Amino acid sequence: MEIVVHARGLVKKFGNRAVVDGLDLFIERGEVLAIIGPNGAGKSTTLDLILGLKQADAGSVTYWREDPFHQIGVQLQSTPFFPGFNALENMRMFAAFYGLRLTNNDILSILDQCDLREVVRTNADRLSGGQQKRLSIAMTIMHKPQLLFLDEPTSALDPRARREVRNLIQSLTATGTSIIFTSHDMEEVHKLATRVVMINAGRVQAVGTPEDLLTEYNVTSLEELYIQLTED
Ligand SMILES: Nc1ncnc2c1ncn2[C@@H]1O[C@H](COP(=O)(O)OP(=O)(O)OP(=O)(O)O)[C@@H](O)[C@H]1O
Repeated sequence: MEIVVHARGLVKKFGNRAVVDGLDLFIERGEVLAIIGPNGAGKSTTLDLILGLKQADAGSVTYWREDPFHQIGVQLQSTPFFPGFNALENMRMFAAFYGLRLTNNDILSILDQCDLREVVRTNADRLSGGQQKRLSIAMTIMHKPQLLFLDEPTSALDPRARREVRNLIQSLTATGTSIIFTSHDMEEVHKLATRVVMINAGRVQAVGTPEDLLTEYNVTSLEELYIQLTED
């Protein structure tokens, strides 16, 4: 299997405190890797280090190719829409930023894939929470990335919207996209992830497929595992 990203010995300190503390992590092509762990464990900082948005104090990150960034899509927690513009216009502006030559039909088919066809003319800031998440994912897949980073893609969504985003993620993996996502919803992690990395206090505390983790820790759910591993 081809390794798409390999982070080795990452360290990030804020003042004297290492919030990422010698962390190793990799993702293979086609995997859906879930990063889980308590609030403040260092998950977002780890993603930032991997993406080069923050500079590591130690360690290295290698990608499957030398210039990976045209092949990467990133959805961070806040959604950067242009207020006052509809979904289609937002997509067009993002396409221009990426330097992509997409026709209206290309963009409409991506919006279709994200189940947003009905709301293409609706102002982005009037879309429901689930539609906004799907629009932000639509923006990250416009350039057909091989690797996607999704930071809590289903947080604060109702069950139906959550399921829609989950279906979208599953349809992307069916096309071979590798996905790294963070989530606090253990049931969802179990449904989506092919492999799970549990981070606690800036270190990897457990790693494996959901089934392997349940067996290894003798638990019946990832939630139980999470509670067990985060007990004082
Ligand atoms: N710029 C910064 N300066 C100082 N401390 C920071 C900075 N950014 C993050 N931290 C601290 O680093 C720790 C890890 O934060 P991080 O956002 O990576 O956690 P997380 O695991 O993503 O949490 P959550 O689940 O709440 O999103 C936290 O204690 C946070 O307060």
